[in-house]
Amino acid sequence: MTHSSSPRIGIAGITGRLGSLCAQEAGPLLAGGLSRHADPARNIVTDASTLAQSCDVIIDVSHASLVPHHARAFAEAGCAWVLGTTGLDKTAQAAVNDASKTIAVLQAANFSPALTMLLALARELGAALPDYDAEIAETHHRQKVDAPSGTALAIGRAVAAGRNVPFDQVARMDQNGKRPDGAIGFASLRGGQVVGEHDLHFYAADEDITLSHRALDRRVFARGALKAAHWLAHHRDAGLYGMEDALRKHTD
Ligand SMILES: NC(=O)C1=CN([C@@H]2O[C@H](COP(=O)(O)OP(=O)(O)OC[C@H]3O[C@@H](n4cnc5c(N)ncnc54)[C@H](OP(=O)(O)O)[C@@H]3O)[C@@H](O)[C@H]2O)C=CC1
Ligand SMILES: O=C(O)C1=N[C@H](C(=O)O)C[C@H](O)C1
Repeated sequence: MTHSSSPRIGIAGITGRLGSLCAQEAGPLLAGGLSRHADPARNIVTDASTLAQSCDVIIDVSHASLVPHHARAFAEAGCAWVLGTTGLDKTAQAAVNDASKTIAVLQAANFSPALTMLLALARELGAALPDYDAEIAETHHRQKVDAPSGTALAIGRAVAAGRNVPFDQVARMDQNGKRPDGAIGFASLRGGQVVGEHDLHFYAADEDITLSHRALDRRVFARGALKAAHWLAHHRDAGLYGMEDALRKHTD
């Protein structure tokens, strides 16, 4: 458990599109960063344990392949972990869950406040419209490596939770073949510099409804990540938290 009003913040993936914005938002609280290329002048190191030892909390917006290693390094150092990286496989997610038994971990596929609210609405509509076909469409910039986006998957999980059904049994990533009753479908587009668009559709024979979110500026994620880091670094016990926790309680 950490107690600090001025936490020392590290950024894993500090050279990336989001990591560089997080570093700007952190300002004087930035303690250093993690990259495959060291830069001593900016306190950028290549070793996760070294960074963790000099930080109270690390914002991780790097690459899914690094997650199991980060989980061990941050847990050993007792450093809180804000994890925004998406595209995790089951092994990586298990490593996150394990680390959260030792340190405070806030995992969020999307740090936007409005998108976090959309997840609650998705759950509510999923429960209220159990017979409607749920389809999730997402569009991102051409550099994105994972599909569907982590946010699309989180929206799908929220709908499944509202319906009280196991997500893995109802999720349909493939566009081929008929959609079975109760399916939650996914579709992805990639192109240009689209920051992040998500639409959740519920279709019936005689009506449909859509929840839409557009991220217009990547800074919305960076600001959210900093909010999460402050919330987590202040006084959180070991455990696995979500963005909704940081937003609900950010005034306490
Ligand atoms: N939770 C949220 O709100 C958001 C989450 N994201 C997620 O954050 C992650 C990063 O996104 P983004 O900043 O756009 O990505 P970038 O590719 O721009 O940045 C990722 C950084 O990770 C480092 N890296 C380490 N290992 C690898 C590897 N094997 N392959 C590629 N990069 C590697 C690279 O730095 P170096 O070369 O210096 O090692 C790179 O700059 C993604 O998973 C994305 O989905 C993105 C936006 C919002
Ligand atoms: O890679 C991105 O850019 C984004 N990734 C996150 C995701 O996979 O959901 C969040 C946001 O949509 C931008």
